[in-house]
Amino acid sequence: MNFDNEENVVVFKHPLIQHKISLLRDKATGTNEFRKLVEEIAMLEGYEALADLPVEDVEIDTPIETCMTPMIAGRKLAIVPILRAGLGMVPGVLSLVPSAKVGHIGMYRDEETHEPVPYYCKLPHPIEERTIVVTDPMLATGGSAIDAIDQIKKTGGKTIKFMCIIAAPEGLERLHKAHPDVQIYVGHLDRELNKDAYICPGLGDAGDRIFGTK
Ligand SMILES: O=P(O)(O)OC[C@H]1O[C@H](OP(=O)(O)OP(=O)(O)O)[C@H](O)[C@@H]1O
Ligand SMILES: O=c1cc[nH]c(=O)[nH]1
Ligand SMILES: [Mg+2]
Repeated sequence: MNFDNEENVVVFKHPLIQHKISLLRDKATGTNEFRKLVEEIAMLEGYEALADLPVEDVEIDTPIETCMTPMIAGRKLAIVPILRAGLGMVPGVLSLVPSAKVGHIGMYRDEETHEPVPYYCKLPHPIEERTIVVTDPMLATGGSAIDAIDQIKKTGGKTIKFMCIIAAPEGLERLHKAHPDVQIYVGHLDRELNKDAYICPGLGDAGDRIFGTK
């Protein structure tokens, strides 16, 4: 599938995002810098992903006069990281929309089957009217993202965006087919998955690199 002109799929080309992703890939990049880079990339991606947030004019008194001026309208934001690695992207999005609510979906990939195993779900209520930004740095087979979005839709979520840093073509295609209504934002589209379902060239295990485990 060619994702260049695919509706609801954005693969970023911005040099700042590409530069920071290259630094993330480097196995010599330590936990502290890795965390900062994930946060910065999430902020840069979030700026673009939130470009269609609805605004409405409100009345504001400036020191000079009263004017009508745009502010983010009604439908507010919820950020929903897929634990653990998705947590690393939350501060970057929160720096743009500090009043956003934050839900959590706990999920890990079984090492043998590569299937997602859900272990936690707490979402802001009511969720129906919110724009929901799901974060996870890695979209590999797509199983975790599809399952997380299934859970969000079951609780009533409608307007959903999925933001990742690196995607494999296999996972991107699978997620897009399973949830064609979800807007997907990808920092970089990598080559392929290996036999262990890791992204190549990728950056290794994002959760371990963010939290310094292993
Ligand atoms: O597209 P998939 O094949 O489902 O793989 C991607 C998932 O794998 C990683 O999580 P992991 O299972 O390592 O959990 P962790 O974040 O707790 O380390 C990653 O953060 C995604 O959630
Ligand atoms: O390459 C991969 C695949 C899944 N999860 C990761 O953290 N990295
Ligand atoms: Mg992990």
